[in-house]
This record gives sequence, structure tokens and C-alpha cells, in this order.
Amino acid sequence: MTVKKEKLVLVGNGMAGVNAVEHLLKLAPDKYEVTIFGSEPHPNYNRILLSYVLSGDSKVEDIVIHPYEWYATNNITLYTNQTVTSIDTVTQTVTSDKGLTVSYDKLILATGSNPFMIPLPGADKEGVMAYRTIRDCEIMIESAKKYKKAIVIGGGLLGLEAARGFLNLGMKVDVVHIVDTIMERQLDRTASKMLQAALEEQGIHFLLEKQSAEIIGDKRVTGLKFKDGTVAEADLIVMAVGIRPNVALAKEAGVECNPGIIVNDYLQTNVPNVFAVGECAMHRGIAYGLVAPLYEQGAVLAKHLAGVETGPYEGSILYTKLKVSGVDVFSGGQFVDAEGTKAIRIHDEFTGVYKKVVIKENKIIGAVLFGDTADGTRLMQMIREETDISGMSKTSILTDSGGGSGGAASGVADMKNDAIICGCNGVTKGTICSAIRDQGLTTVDEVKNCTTASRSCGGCKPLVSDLLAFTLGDSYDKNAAKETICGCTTHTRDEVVAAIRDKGLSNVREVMNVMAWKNEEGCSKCRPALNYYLGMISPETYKDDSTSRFVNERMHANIQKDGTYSVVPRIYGGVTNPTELKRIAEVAEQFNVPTVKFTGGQRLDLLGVKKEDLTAMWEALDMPSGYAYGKALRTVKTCVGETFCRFGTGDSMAVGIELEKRFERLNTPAKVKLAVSGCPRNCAESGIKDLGVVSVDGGWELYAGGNGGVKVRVGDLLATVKTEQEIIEYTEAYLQYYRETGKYGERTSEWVHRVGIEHVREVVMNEEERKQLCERMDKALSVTQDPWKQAIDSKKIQRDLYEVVEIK
Ligand SMILES: Cc1cc2nc3c(=O)[nH]c(=O)nc-3n(C[C@H](O)[C@H](O)[C@H](O)COP(=O)(O)OP(=O)(O)OC[C@H]3O[C@@H](n4cnc5c(N)ncnc54)[C@H](O)[C@@H]3O)c2cc1C
Ligand SMILES: NC(=O)c1ccc[n+]([C@@H]2O[C@H](COP(=O)([O-])OP(=O)(O)OC[C@H]3O[C@@H](n4cnc5c(N)ncnc54)[C@H](O)[C@@H]3O)[C@@H](O)[C@H]2O)c1
Ligand code: SF4
Ligand code: FES
Repeated sequence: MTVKKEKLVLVGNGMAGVNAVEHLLKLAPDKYEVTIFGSEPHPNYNRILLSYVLSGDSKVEDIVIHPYEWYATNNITLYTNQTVTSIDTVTQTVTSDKGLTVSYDKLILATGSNPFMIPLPGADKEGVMAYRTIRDCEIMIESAKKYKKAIVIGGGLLGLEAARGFLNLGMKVDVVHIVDTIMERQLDRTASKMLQAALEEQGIHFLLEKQSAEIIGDKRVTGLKFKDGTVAEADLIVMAVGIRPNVALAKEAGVECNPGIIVNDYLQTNVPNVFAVGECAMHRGIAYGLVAPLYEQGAVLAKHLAGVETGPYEGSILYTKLKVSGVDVFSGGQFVDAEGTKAIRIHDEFTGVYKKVVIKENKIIGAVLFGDTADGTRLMQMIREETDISGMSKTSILTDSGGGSGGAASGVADMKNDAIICGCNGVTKGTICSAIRDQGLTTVDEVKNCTTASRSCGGCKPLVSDLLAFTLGDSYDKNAAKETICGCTTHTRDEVVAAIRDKGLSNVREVMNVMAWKNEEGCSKCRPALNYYLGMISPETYKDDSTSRFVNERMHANIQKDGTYSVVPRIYGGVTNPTELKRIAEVAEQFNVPTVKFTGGQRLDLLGVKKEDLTAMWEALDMPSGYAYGKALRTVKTCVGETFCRFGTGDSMAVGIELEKRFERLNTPAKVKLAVSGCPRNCAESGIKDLGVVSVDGGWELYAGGNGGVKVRVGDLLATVKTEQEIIEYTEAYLQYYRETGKYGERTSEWVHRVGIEHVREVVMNEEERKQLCERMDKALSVTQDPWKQAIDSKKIQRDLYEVVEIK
């Protein structure tokens, strides 16, 4: 008998809520049918790492913790870009701003915080903002391209990380702070002044003891006026003056708040079946603003909801590290001198190291470290365990400076097995060491993938590295960390491809078995990659493993954030005709398609299509798939060229159509976009495509590795050819070489940058190599089939992928 699942609704797709659900699914995978609402249009991402995105060290896509596939794999219904606006605690339902009502048996509120915006006159001007979300981060990065001077109000952790980001983006920046010491909530005066000096040296300008009075400017901000009458110029102002629990929804529903949502030690609110976790929750009078305590809360909540025995959540001891500034700063526990406390201080003005440990009744209760933070984790452990230090010497409490490298200096050897190494994720020394030994881990990245240690702020990476050195001894080479395909294996892309070729491996499972994959099921990173490499090596014999593909490629349509799909039929070279257009219009009407849109690649996108309508729509369209969802040739964009344009010297439309017909359905490591322009005016934007073709006097130029996306890259000249036949031949060789040597997921812009355009040129210009590459490409192209047609012809595919099954 199947047991009916309880309905669990999570409001807030952020760090705390999703972490709790992740724990819960591990403990009780079959207990709940989970629905998640998130106001932001993204899957769950690591907010902490926004500071690395802002400073240019990471990309937005690198900070996703759980991609959409994770939700699908765990049968979680996700509504992004959808805000829950009311809760009916009697009928136990929530309703969203899009009018969707979902019932719950258990409800978790994880609505986070709102940044506090000082209600200054002029605060509504353009260019005044908070720093909290991906969107904020994107606006800041965009603004830096146009504007030159930023002011950050607030010299706390967030404000300083924002200021450092602005410096990296090439802006001048003032940090305006209300008192005369920055980060006064985390540092004592000495450490604060040392930090200020280090940041001033980097170029941050501080305006201390300043009270903001008014934001000046017309439509857009031009400056900030202070109560003392002085003015600082700015064309962008970021307020980073703290956060407030986001409780409007809870309050409205009668859940007790003051000011956060009041919860007990099991994260229960005053309303039955309603729980709260994260920054919105108020536990024993504290609303936390750092992830470690939020994850501790989530662990207790998950156990409670799973029906697993758990102790109460009794509160957390806080510790923080400043990121991105390049200055090592640590603060933990109660670091302020008070009645009954004594402190050990080391201040080495030559090396710029300062350490202060606060002691009360023979126990360490807090610490501030500047310049060398290697003692941080050990001191936190002593604070948590309330270690009696009466028999200990000053030097055994604090190591001399210069720590942080090597297992000995950071003291990992002496730490107990239950010492917490990664505070953010609560991972102990014992767990990490066992994983290193049992799973054969050799790099920090592998430890991260296997145990989650270092997945959040990254502050514990040096300690994880020290634990690798401690566990593996001489065999650990810190610098030789090779780039493995993912955490499931210790092998690189090249090793895996070589093994598939040399050993004749023929399917995903076989590769994982033969190459001793640590995680025998693989993951969403390695399975699609292996599927691609196998297909690339043996196109004629390999049977594509659709279960190893991402959901869009499995469905042959792009899933949209509201759960509907988009349909983009192939329109060769972006050239169409009235018959085709009429058919598209009729199909759009027949299936009530809410939005029809031209894409950047000159295609028509039918958006908002229901899953169950997909195959019928494809049949009615009677056009091939445009592969808008795949790691494959997407589009060939063309200008009108010599046929109509008075500047044109080449028939760009004909060449574009021929290229698209030749390479449609070709699987590539990442998506590939082509363009053909009829003259160097380049109306088809050939300079920023994976391959761009431009007609020039007496022939055609081919540009390789261009990209117009996140990181714009202008393509490099690959070759100049005379005939249209040669365009096809050189394109074949270039794309095949990319297919054979690119890493799965790597765009041609990254690939060309990595292997070097001179090398690619050499390969493609070599007649013999070009011929062989073309032959292998021909084989790959000879076996492709249109996936939409396959789905139309197969009842089984329709049943397995597109039928909607009612869950009772
Ligand atoms: C730039 C930056 C750097 C940081 N660095 C660190 C750090 O180094 N270390 C550290 O420990 N902490 C850091 N923090 C703090 C940390 O990110 C937060 O403590 C943590 O993200 C809070 O998690 P949460 O789930 O409670 O809230 P959030 O992550 O804010 O998630 C709440 C989510 O709920 C959504 N939501 C709200 N109301 C609704 C509704 N009614 N319906 C649907 N969705 C809703 C919100 O849009 C949001 O996406 C940083 C924060 C920022 C902004
Ligand atoms: N590395 C990290 O751990 C990290 C990084 C970023 C953010 N965060 C977290 O994100 C949250 C928000 O960070 P935050 O720095 O905004 O909050 P915060 O409360 O930690 O610091 C705000 C700072 O702004 C100052 N301030 C207040 N009013 C002011 C005013 N009118 N003018 C000038 N200064 C003023 C305060 O004195 C304080 O130092 C916090 O919970 C923080 O812990 C943590
Ligand atoms: S690229 Fe040249 S040929 Fe093509 S449309 Fe522009 S001007 Fe005309
Ligand atoms: S301490 Fe933040 S990721 Fe480990």
C-alpha cells in the first residue's frame, strides 16, 4: 500500500529554507510532497558568493547551489519569480501573487531579510540601491561600466565587500560610516584601525563619523549630503546598513513576530504546522544574519519534520570572516572587554598581525584575529566546548604568526575529530578525514563535492587543504590539484576521453565502473559530460543515454520558470516565407500560445506551452526542431547580403542557410551560434559568434571564438577563404576540432582562449588534418535524426516524457 505523502510548502527559495529541505529529503525522502515558492527568478543560489561575483572572481552561474535539475530529480515543484502574498492558517493554504493557491500540511517560512534603507530625502532617486540579490549585483556591475564614483553607506561586512567589488570594477569608492571604527560589531578598535589602513592602501576612501542627511541630484543621484553640511559626490549609492527580518507575510497571517518570526527550539511558530527558519526567524531573542546558525536551525527543523529524534536548537555562537578584501580578518564570540574578562593580546607591528583572545573564568569567550586567522577554527572550537585553559600557556592558546599553511601551523593535527572545520556547513574534521581516506579524495574541490565543506563562504578552504596534507602526507600536492570532471571522480576530462577511446568503453555506466567512479550513480555534472564524450567518440554506434541529459535536452524544449515550455522551430538562416509564417501563426492560435517572440538569433519563439501540448504542436508545425534548448548548433544569423543590400559583396543568406542545413542537430560541447554577414559592416554580428563569416573583397573571412553573452569576446580571425565550398570545409574542421578537444560545457570563446587561436589555426589550415576532421564530422552528421519527429512517431516517448500524470 502506498502511503499518502504529506504536503510541505516552503516559502522562500533561499539559503536557509532550501538547506533545511535538502536535509529533510535525505532523512525522509518519501514523507513529503514538496512545493517551493521563491520571489527571485533563480534556482537556489549562494548569496554569500555574490561578493565574489561582484569582485569579478565568479560568474552568476557558478554560485547556483541547486540547479533546476535538482528540484526535478527530487520531485520538488518549484515556482520561481512567484511571491506568496497570503497564508490562510485555517484552511492551511498559501496563495501567490499570480493567484496560485496551494494547500499544506506543514509550512516553512524562510523569507529571509530585507535590507534596511535609510529613509533619507532623495532615497528614491535612480542610482540608490541595496546589495542583496543577483539582480542588485548585476545592476552594480552594469553601472560600473557607465558611472565612475560610488558611495557605500555602512562600513560593516556587506559594505566593505561591496566597496572592494567597486574597486575591482574600476570605480572610485567612499565608504560612509556612522562611528569612527569600521566593522565595530565584529572588531575591536585596534583591529578595526588596522583593517581601515589596509583597505585605504587598496584605494577605498573612508568618511567616518558621518551622518547622511540627504541624497542629492535630479532624476539620478549626484551626491550625498551630510548633517555637518558637507557633500560627497556619487553617481551610485549602495546602502549596507543592516537588515530587518522579512515578516510582513507572517504577521498578516497572525503568526507572532517581534521583530522576527518567533520560534521555539524546534523552529515552531505560535501557529500549528507553521515553522520558520533563517534570517526571518527570531529564536530566544536573536535573529541571525549569517548562514552557519541558519544551517544549524535547518538541521534541527529537518529532523523534527522527518520524525527523527533531535535535540533542541539552543542558539549559535557567531563568527565571521571578511571576504574578497584579501585581508585576513576573523571575529568570533564575545570579543569586547567587559567586567570580569581578561584578554591575551599579540600585536606584531612588523608583520601586521594582531590577535586578541578574551577570557572569562578560565574559558575563552571570544577572539579577534587580524593578518593571520589560522587560529580561528581552533579558538572557535575552544569557545564552543568551553575548554578550561587554566593549565595552558599563552603560546599554546595562540600560535605565532605565519600560520595557515601546512597542517601543523593551523593545528589541524591536534584538533579533535568532532572539531568543526567548516562552520557554514557544520562539517567536522572526522567527516572530512574519513571522506579523504574512504573516497580517495585528493583536492579541496573533491572534499567540497563530497562533504559540502567549503561550499559556502570558502573561508575554511585553507583548513581543508591542511587536512588533505595531514591525511595524505607527502602524496598531497597542494598545487597539483587537477581539474576533475566533478567530485564523483578523480579523473580529468582528457583522462576520461582517453580511457573511452583506448578501452573501447561504450556506455555511461561502463565508464563509471571501469574508472572507479566514487559515486556510482554519477551526478548532474558528469553524466551529461560522459554521454557527450561517448557520442562524440563513436557517433555511429553509441546509443544516446537521454536519462543523462539535462531536462531541456530530454524534453527537446526549454522549460520556463513557470513550468511551461518554449517551442522554437528551425528557420534556416532566419529566412522564412508567408506559408511558414501562416502555419506558425495558426499553431500559436490553435494552442493558445500566450507569447510569440523573435529571438536574438532571428527565430520565432512560442512561449508558455503546456508540456502535454508539445508533441501535438510539433506535429502541427511540421518543421524541424530549432534546438534552442541544446548543446548543439543553435542558429545561423544572416544579413540580407548581396541579394538585396547595396553594400553586399557575398550571398550571406544562401551561405547561412547552407551552413545551418549542414550542421543542424550537431551535438557540441556547449551551444554554438553562427553568423554570416554580406560585407564588413557586419549586420549579422559575425564578430561575436562561435563562428562568424564575413564577405570581403575577393572572398570570405572566418572568425572563431566570439561571444556576445556574459563575457563578451570578439572572435579571432581563423582563416580567409575564397569559395563558399571552402567556408563549409573550414567550418567543418573547426567545429569538429572543438567537438573533439572542448570540455563539456565549454563555449568556443573559452576553448579558443584556452588552447590558443594559433594552435586552432594551425590544425585547421593543415590540409591533411582538415580532411580527417571533415571525414569524422561527416560520420557524426550522417546519423542525426530530428528529435521532434522521433517524439511524434513514438507513443512510448510521448507516454514517458510528455503525458501529465495526476498525483493522487
Ligand atoms: C553580498 C552578501 C554576502 C554575504 N556573505 C556572507 C558570508 O560571508 N557569510 C555568512 O555567513 N553570511 C553572509 N551573508 C548573509 C547570508 O547570505 C544570509 O544570512 C543568508 O542568505 C540568509 O538566508 P535566508 O534563507 O534566511 O534568506 P535569503 O537567502 O534572503 O532567502 C530568502 C528568499 O525568500 C524569498 N522570499 C521572501 N519572501 C517571499 C515570499 N513571500 N514568497 C516567495 N519568496 C519569498 C526572497 O526573495 C529570498 O530569495 C551575505 C549576504 C550578502 C547579501
Ligand atoms: N563576510 C560575511 O560574513 C558577510 C558579508 C556580507 C554580509 N554579511 C551579512 O549580511 C547582513 C548585512 O550586512 P551589513 O553589513 O549591512 O549589516 P551589519 O548590521 O553587520 O552592519 C551595518 C553597518 O552599518 C553601519 N551603519 C548603520 N547605520 C548607518 C548609517 N546611517 N550610516 C553609516 N553607517 C551606518 C553600522 O554601524 C554597521 O557597522 C549581516 O547579517 C551580515 O552579517 C556577512
Ligand atoms: S553586412 Fe553588409 S551586406 Fe549585410 S546587410 Fe549589412 S551592409 Fe548589407
Ligand atoms: S566556513 Fe564557510 S564554507 Fe566552510
